[in-house]
Amino acid sequence: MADLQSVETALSALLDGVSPLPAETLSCEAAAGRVLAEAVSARLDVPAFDNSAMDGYALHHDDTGRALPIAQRVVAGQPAAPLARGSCARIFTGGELPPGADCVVMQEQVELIDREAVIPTGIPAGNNIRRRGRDVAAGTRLLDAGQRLEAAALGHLAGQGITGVAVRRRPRVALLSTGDEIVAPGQPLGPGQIYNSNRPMLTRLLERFGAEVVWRAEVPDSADETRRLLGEAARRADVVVTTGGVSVGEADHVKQAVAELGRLDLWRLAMRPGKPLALGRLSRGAAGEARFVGLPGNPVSSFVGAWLFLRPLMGALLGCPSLAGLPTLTARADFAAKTGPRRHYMRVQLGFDEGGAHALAFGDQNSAVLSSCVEADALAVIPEHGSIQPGDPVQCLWLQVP
Ligand SMILES: Nc1nc2c(c(=O)[nH]1)N[C@H]1C(S)=C(S)[C@@H](COP(=O)(O)OP(=O)(O)OC[C@H]3O[C@@H](n4cnc5c(N)ncnc54)[C@H](O)[C@@H]3O)O[C@H]1N2
Ligand code: MOO
Repeated sequence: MADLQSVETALSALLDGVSPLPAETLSCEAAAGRVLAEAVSARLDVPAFDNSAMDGYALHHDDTGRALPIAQRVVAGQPAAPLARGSCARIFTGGELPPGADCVVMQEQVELIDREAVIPTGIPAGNNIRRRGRDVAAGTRLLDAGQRLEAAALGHLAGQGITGVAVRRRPRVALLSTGDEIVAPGQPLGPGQIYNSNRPMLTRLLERFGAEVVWRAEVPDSADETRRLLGEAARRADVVVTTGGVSVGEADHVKQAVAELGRLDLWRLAMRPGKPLALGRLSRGAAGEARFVGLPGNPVSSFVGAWLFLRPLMGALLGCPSLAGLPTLTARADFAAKTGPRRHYMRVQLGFDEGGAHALAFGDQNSAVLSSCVEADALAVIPEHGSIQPGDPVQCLWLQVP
C-alpha cells in the first residue's frame, strides 16, 4: 500500500457494489430536498383548459378589426359560456377561454366606445392563449427517478394534486472525530487543544449531499476505544466517516481498527490535500457492511475529501446521478502553481468578465488553513506533475451546488 492511488481508482473502489437504499413514502412537504425513488407520471394536463395569458378580450380571430359587443365576463376560477361570433368576452389572466373564441387581445390594444370593444386588425388565432397541456400532458413523465425534489419539482407535484411520493431513505452517517486534542465548542480549551471544526463542517456538507448524520462521537487516541467506537458506528449507520488518525503518527489507530473490523480497501491518494485518506468497509454481521471513509484531520483535507468522495457516495446510495460528479468549468488562472506526484485541488474564487471565467486562488493553500475554503466557490484542479502560469486555462470543479 506504499504507492499513492489515483483519485479515480479510489472512487471506483468506494462506489464498487454500492446500490441505492430502500424507498419510503413521504408527504410532498416532508419530501423537500429528497431524491425520488420512482419516476412520477402526470395525471393531469397543465394547464387543464385553454386559458388567457393576458387581461383583455377573447374573440374569434375572424372578428378582429371591428367593434364588438361584450357578451360575458370571464374571471379565473369561473366557467366560461360559449361565445357567439360577432361578440367578445371580457377576460382576465388565467380565465377559461370561452368555446368559440380562439384569441385574446390585451386590453391596452382595445378601445372601449359605447360599451363596445374596438379590436385592432391582424390578431392571429392562438394569440395570448395558453393551450391545455402546454406545460404538462397527462400520461407523460413529470419527474424522473433519481431527481432531487427542489423548488420547481415540488411545484410540479403540487400542480398535479399529488400529495405523497416515494423517495430514497437518506443515507445514515456516523461521524467520528478522532484525536485527544479535539474539544467541542462550549467546552474550555486546555493547552494544546483545539476546537472541533470538522464536525459541523462535515455535518453541513453531508446534509447538503442528502445524508442524515445519525450519530457523532469523539474518539480518544486509544486503539481499544477506536475499535469500540468504530464498531458501534458501523451498527448505527450505512456510512462511517472519521476525521484524523489516518496518517503515520503513533496515535493514528483508525486504519488498524478498520482492518480488524472489516477491510481497508485503500489508503494514501495522489491528491493534495488529502493524501492519507483511507477507504474501507466495516462488518455489521448479518446486516452486511457499512462503508468507511477516513478523512484526514486537517480541516481542508476533510473539506476537499468530502466533496470528492462523500458526495458521490451519497449519490450512489440515493440513486441520484446529479450527485455523482461536480460540474466542471474551464477558467483562466490568475495564479501560478506547480505540482509533483499529487494532483492539487486548489481553493479558488471564480470571477466572470468579457474574457469568460477567471479563477483566483486563495493565497495560503496549506491544508490546515480553513480560511481558504470559506469563500471558495470552486476547486481548481492542477494535474499531477503539472504547472500552471497566470493566464493558462485551468479546470475547476464548481462547489455552488447541492
Ligand atoms: N510523517 C508524516 N506526517 C504526516 C504525513 C505524512 O505523510 N508523513 N501526512 C500529513 C498529511 S498530508 C496530513 S493531511 C495529515 C493528516 O493526518 P491525520 O489524518 O492522521 O490527522 P491528525 O494527525 O489526527 O490531524 C491532523 C491535523 O488536523 C487537526 N485536526 C484533526 N481533527 C480535527 C478536527 N476535528 N477539527 C479541527 N482540526 C482537526 C489536528 O489537530 C492536526 O493538526 O498528516 C500529516 N502528517
Ligand atoms: O494531504 Mo494533507 O491533506 O495535504 O495536509
